[in-house]
Amino acid sequence: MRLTLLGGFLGSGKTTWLRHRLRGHDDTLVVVNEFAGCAVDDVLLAAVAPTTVIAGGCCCCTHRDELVAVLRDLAEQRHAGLSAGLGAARRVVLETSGMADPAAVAQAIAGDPVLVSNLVLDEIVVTVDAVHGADQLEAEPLAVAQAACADRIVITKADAAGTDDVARLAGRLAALAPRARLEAAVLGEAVALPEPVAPAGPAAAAAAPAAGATAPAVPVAVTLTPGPETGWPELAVWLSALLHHHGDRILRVKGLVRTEAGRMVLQAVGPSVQRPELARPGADGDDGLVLIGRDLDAALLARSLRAFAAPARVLAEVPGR
Ligand SMILES: Nc1nc2c(ncn2[C@@H]2O[C@H](COP(=O)(O)OP(=O)(O)OP(=O)(O)O)[C@@H](O)[C@H]2O)c(=O)[nH]1
Repeated sequence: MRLTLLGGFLGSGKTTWLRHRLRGHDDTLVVVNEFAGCAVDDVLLAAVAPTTVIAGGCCCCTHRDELVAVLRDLAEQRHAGLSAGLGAARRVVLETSGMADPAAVAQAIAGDPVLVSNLVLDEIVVTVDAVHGADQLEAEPLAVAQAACADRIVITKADAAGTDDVARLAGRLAALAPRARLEAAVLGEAVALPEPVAPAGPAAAAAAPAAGATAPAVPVAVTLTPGPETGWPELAVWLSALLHHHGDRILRVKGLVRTEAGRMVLQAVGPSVQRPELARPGADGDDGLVLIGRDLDAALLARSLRAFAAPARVLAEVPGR
C-alpha cells in the first residue's frame, strides 16, 4: 500500500485539507492521531473514508507502538481482502497530531520489518497556516522541524491572510525546505500561490530557530465536559473571553458539544473561535472540549466554565443570597 504522511502544527488545517482531498477516493484508508484523549478529527474524517483513531498522545513518541500495531493490522486486512478476491485499499493517509514530528513517524515505520515490506512512503505533506504559520515558525521549533522534512508544503487558509503575508511565508518556507513543493489552499482546494518573497538576510538565518532560544515546554491537553446546563451562547462567550485573556497560552481548542441544534464540532486556533460545524448524526466520539496549551490549570478552567455557564446556580450557592 502507498502511504502518505500528513503533518503540520496544531490547527494548521490538516483535517480540512484531507477531507477535501478524500472526496472521490474510495481506495483510501485514514489513520488519524490526536494529541488529546478526546478525539474529534475522526468524527469529521469518518464521513469521507474508513478511519482509525489513535488518541491521547503522539505516534512519533508515546504512541509509536500503537501506530505500528494499527498499520500492521491494516496491512493484514488488505492481504485477507486480496486473498478473498475482495477489493482492497491501495492507500493509507496517516494524519499525525499537530505535536508530532513527521520525520520521527517515518522513522518508526521504516524501522518495523513488517511495515517496511507492506507500505511505501509516497510523500510527506505538511500544512502551514497562512495566518499563524509565521509566528509558529518563530516560536515553535517543532513547526520548523515539521516543515523541514516535507516533500510538499501546503499553505492553508490563504483566504484569511493577505497576499503579501502568504508570499513572505512562502519565501520563508522555501528557505527552510528548499526541496519541498510549495502550494496554497483554501479549505482544501488548491489556489494560486503568490511569488515567494525571500526573507531578508541569509537564508540559513531565516530557516533556523533563533540562536540560543530554549525549546518551549511541551503543551498539555485539558479536557472539559460542559454540563447540559451550558448553553451554546454562554460557551462561545466564555471561550472568546478565555482566548482574549489567555490566548498566548492556548494553542488549540476543539471539541464536540451538545447544543439545542445538535452536536457541534467547536474549534479555535490561536485567539480566533471558528464557525462551529454540525457533527454528522450518529457520529461516534465523546462529548468534551479539549484545550491544548502551556501552563493550563485544569481545575481552574473547569471552575471558570461552571461559573460562567451556569451563573444562576453558582449565585444560588453563595450564602445569604
Ligand atoms: N478560513 C479558513 N479556515 C480554515 C481553512 N482550513 C482550515 N480552516 C479552519 O481551521 C481550523 C483548524 O482546521 P483543521 O483542519 O481542524 O486543523 P488540523 O491541523 O487538522 O488541527 P489539529 O488536528 O487539531 O492539529 C478549523 O476551524 C477549520 O475550519 C482555510 O483554508 N480557510
